[in-house]
Parts: sequence; structure tokens; C-alpha cells
Amino acid sequence: MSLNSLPLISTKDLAIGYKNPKRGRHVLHSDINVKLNAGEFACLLGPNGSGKSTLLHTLCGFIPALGGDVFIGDSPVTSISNKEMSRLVSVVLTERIEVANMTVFDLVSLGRSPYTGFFGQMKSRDVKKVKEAIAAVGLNDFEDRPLTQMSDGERQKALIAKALVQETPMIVLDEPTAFLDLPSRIELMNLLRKLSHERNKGILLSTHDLDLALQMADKIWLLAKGKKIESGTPEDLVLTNEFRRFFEREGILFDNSTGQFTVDKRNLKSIRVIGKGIEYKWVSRALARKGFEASDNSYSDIEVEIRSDGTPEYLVTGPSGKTHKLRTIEDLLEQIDQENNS
Ligand SMILES: Nc1ncnc2c1ncn2[C@@H]1O[C@H](COP(=O)(O)OP(=O)(O)OP(=O)(O)O)[C@@H](O)[C@H]1O
Repeated sequence: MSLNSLPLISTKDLAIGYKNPKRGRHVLHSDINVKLNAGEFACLLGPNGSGKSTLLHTLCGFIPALGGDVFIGDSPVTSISNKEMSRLVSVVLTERIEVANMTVFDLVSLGRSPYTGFFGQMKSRDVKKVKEAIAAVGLNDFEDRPLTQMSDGERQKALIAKALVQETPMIVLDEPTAFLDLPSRIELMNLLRKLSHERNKGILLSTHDLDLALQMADKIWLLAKGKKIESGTPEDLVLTNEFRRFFEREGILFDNSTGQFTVDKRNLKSIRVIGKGIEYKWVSRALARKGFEASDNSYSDIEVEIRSDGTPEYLVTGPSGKTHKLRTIEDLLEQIDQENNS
């Protein structure tokens, strides 16, 4: 098999889903034509139940395709032995590993098994590679730590180190950022992106982190029930409105200019707000939550003025013409509630 200048993974008219003796054939998606190149960091996005895990499992040959083909390089995945596959793709799934007393070093060492055999003896070269992978994900101080004494984020990094020592040209990860806090999610995505670019690996992961994928992925694959799978650079998918088509729902809008999801403001009541700078931005956000759209040129029963020389101050003038000076946005919102109810 050759990987030279070919996509690492590609599909031709692939159909994915399940065959079940009772329910028969259940095709989730068909006519899937996607590819993952070397050095590419790709994110698979889609709502719950859209078939992300099913697609990843089919690409790795864990479950059979219901139609079409998956190619690894120029070979159909069905023609590749498990042993050969373990040198081509490392897979990181979401299942928790709860083996008593297993340390980070032990877990990462398992990644060498395609080279040493499962019970095989690690040579000093393998030990060196394991230590290097642990260092590459920033877990140097955790080498001898049992997995049961590690946070979710640290455990995810250990799993990535295990994938790294497997020395495969591609890594596939199913929701590696699930259960992580925002800084850890950013850190992990950055790490994976760096690894794909610096080591020329094709990395494909499924995620619900739309914002992060938009900022970091080289390619995005969009999957949604009843829609044809789309893939491309995040920017192309925004400019062709694919992102909007896939993810907009009632009450939630995708803003093509900022690449962010926002609350639908079409039914907001206008409120006059005078001010500028960062305080204006955050006051506008707080008001949107209350059902108001801040505007500096409309006239409204209630008016807000922001003074932001030094400590911010918020002046609220109600329908009676009386002005209240407030120090926090919390007090400002309360005053607006009172004015509205008076
Ligand atoms: N072994 C199975 N047999 C039959 N149907 C299955 C099987 N596994 C999953 N499904 C169904 O296939 C659909 C897609 O599931 P899948 O787990 O691929 O979605 P997902 O996009 O990964 O979802 P999530 O974001 O919630 O993890 C779901 O409707 C699910 O119920």
C-alpha cells in the first residue's frame, strides 16, 4: 500500500449506518465523499445522534460500510489487516480506562504494542519514545501517576501520548474535548493542531466545540441528519452559508461576520443607550438577555447613559424623567425591571 501524495483517508460514495436483524438496514448517511490529507487538522461537527461516531468507526474499519468504499492511501480499508491498521491509524475513543494501578507510563507504553507485540518486551528505544511522547503532551511530571489519580484533561493528554508513540500517519479521536473545561479544551485542540502541522500527521476528531473548530481546524466536516455531508475550510463553509444552514435553529443565529452564534435579536425591543467602548458592548449583551436591543439613535421610554472615565457609572432615566446613578450592570438591570413595571 502507498500513502505517497495520496489522501491518508478517502471515501467514495460511502454509506454508513447499522444492520440489525430486527430493524434491518438503517442507513444514516450515504454518498459521503471526504478526504483527510497529511498534515491536516480536521474537525467533524454535527448535532447529537447525527452519526459522527458511526462515521469515525466506519473510517477506521471497526464497523462495515453499508455501501461505497473507505480507502487508506490506495487500499480499501477492508483489505488491511488489524496489525497493518495499527501502524496506520491510532484511535482515541471516549471510553474511560479504569485499570487499577495503571500509570501514565503503562498506558502510553501500550501504544508501542504494534511494534513490540502486546506482551512484548520494550527495548530502550521504545522506552525513549514513550518518554518523548509523554513530554510532547506536557505530562513529564505525571509519568508514574496512576490514571485513577488524574483529571479528565490530563487523562486525555495521556491518551494522545499513547496515540503518538504508535507512530501512525493519522490519528482519529472521538470527542476528545468532552468533559473538559474551556481552557483545557483550547489547550488540547492547540496541542493536536500543533502535532498535525509539526509532524505532518492527518488528525481527525469529532467535537461539539463549534467555536474552537472554526478558529483552529484546517478543514471542517459537517454532518447533520437528512443533509449531505459538507467539508471545506471553515472560512469557505461560512461564506457559502453552510455553517448557518447546518446549525441555525429557532432563536439562535449564526453571524457570518464574527463566526459566532448569537441569540436571535429580531424580536428585541429597542432601548436608547449612550456610551462607547467595552462597557457599551457588555451593557448591550446584558440588555439583549433581558429582551432589549441597545441603540444609540432610537428613542425609548427608558434611556441608559454609560460614563466610563475611570470607574464605570450607569445612568438610567425612566419614563418619569427621574435619573438613577448605578455602579454595576446588575443594578442597572434591576432598575430597568423597576422602570418597566412602574
Ligand atoms: N450499534 C448501533 N446499532 C444501531 N444504531 C446505532 C448503534 N449505535 C448508534 N446507533 C444510532 O446511530 C445514530 C448515530 O449515532 P452516533 O453515535 O454515530 O451519533 P453521534 O453524532 O456520534 O452522537 P453524539 O454527538 O451524541 O455522540 C443514533 O441515532 C444512534 O442511536
